[in-house]
Amino acid sequence: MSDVLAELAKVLEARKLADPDESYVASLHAKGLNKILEKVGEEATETLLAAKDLANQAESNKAAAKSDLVYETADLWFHTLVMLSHLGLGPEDVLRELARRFDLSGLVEKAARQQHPG
Ligand SMILES: N=c1c2ncn([C@@H]3O[C@H](COP(=O)(O)OP(=O)(O)OP(=O)(O)O)[C@@H](O)[C@H]3O)c2ncn1[C@@H]1O[C@H](COP(=O)(O)O)[C@@H](O)[C@H]1O
Repeated sequence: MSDVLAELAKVLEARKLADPDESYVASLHAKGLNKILEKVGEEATETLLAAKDLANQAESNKAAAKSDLVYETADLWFHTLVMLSHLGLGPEDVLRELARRFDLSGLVEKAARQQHPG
């Protein structure tokens, strides 16, 4: 797993026991799953707006919009990691699933899913 994701996962685990007044992550856990999901939804919306904005910029003007999209995607990844952590999962679980899909064409995988739904 990427060092950054592994390190962040450790910090997120530790923050489950932290004081909500001193830790943003602990404050999200204290507010509960619905608040965490609300943040994931907000960050997903901000990410897609940033992607559309980047696509609409002239070539000479894309640098700032690229930075914005990276920033929003980091917020989205971060909040999805908090969601996974809240539910007893971590980035290693998602990376394992992505690794399992190596060499599996997305179209072949989709056809297999349609033959065996669920
Ligand atoms: N990577 C992040 C990270 N990315 C984004 N954020 C926070 O996520 C929030 C999202 O931004 P918003 O503008 O939507 O937040 P807001 O308006 O304050 O939030 P709401 O009032 O809407 O809930 C901001 O407060 C950001 O600071 C993060 N907070 C923490 N981390 C990591 O988590 C670690 C633990 O953080 P603490 O728990 O705060 O110590 C940190 O050391 C970082 O490594």
